[in-house]
Amino acid sequence: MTPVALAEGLSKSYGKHKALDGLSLSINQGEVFGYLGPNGAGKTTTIRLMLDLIRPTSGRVELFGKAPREGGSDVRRRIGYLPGELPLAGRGSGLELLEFLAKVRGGVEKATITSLAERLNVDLKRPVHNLSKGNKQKVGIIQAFMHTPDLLILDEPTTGLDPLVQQEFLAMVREAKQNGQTVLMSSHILSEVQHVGDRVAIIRSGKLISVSDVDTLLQQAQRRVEIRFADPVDPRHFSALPGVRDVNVQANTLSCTLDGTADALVKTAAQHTVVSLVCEEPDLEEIFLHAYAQEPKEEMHGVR
Ligand SMILES: Nc1ncnc2c1ncn2[C@@H]1O[C@H](COP(=O)(O)OP(=O)(O)OP(=O)(O)O)[C@@H](O)[C@H]1O
Repeated sequence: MTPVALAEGLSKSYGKHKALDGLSLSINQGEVFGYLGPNGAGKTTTIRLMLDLIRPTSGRVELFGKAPREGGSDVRRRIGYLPGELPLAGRGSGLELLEFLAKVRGGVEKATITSLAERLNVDLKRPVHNLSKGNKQKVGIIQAFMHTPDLLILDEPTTGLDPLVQQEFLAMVREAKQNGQTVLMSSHILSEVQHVGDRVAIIRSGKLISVSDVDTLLQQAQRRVEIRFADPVDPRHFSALPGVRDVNVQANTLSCTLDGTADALVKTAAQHTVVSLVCEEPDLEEIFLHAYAQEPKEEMHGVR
């Protein structure tokens, strides 16, 4: 199947500085693709190149199987774009702005706009230049989603949103996915991508470090396990198991670190009477902080 978005050997230099260096990736229809990296890694540069807002130094981009120039306004209408910095300066109200943009995109029901505004809790009667940063961001999210685009490109979408609104936004991303829409979402907040993303790419200093399946990453992750038995157990039976480390037995409770699947551990535990079992959910944050731990300190700024 033709990827919805494709980059091949994509590079962008500003003078001697390589903002993006030979990026190749493809995003498939219906997936939520998280694009992660610390500040200055090249996320916005990638997005602007994909949208043909800036030109590459080398390499190429395709959206829906076409070079941006070939696609023209047909392709632009199939995209919902939330820029990292949204310039909302006009005297008009949020609703006026959104109705104008709706016309440009071929028409959107007013009820769709107002229902998105209710979900995100933003007053569209107020002039946009008076809105707080968070409320401007909400208007930006509405304009990206309102025409049900085939591809949503969202640059740091949760910036400035309070936690409740962030949850609502993530629900909107999940619904878009269920609807068959494709989402490319940049972030330096790992946990939000973990909850909605299918795959995640990590970029650092303009270079792609990895592209991974979120589920696979989580399966490979380490997690702490605590099992309480009805009777004492021999720690040696557990420390020899594959993927099991740091076994500690206190009274009838065994705790350990588990790498990978829990199968061998669960089967061995099941030979005893298990009173309770707690297995901590790993998160991507831990995995990535582990990966970043190998890097010089300044590379870690902005990763949380
Ligand atoms: N117009 C420009 N002129 C010169 N350098 C630029 C320009 N735009 C971006 N850069 C540089 O390119 C690098 C990548 O920037 P980019 O904005 O793509 O990073 P980012 O990953 O989006 O970071 P952030 O999370 O801070 O938005 C940075 O070092 C930045 O300073």
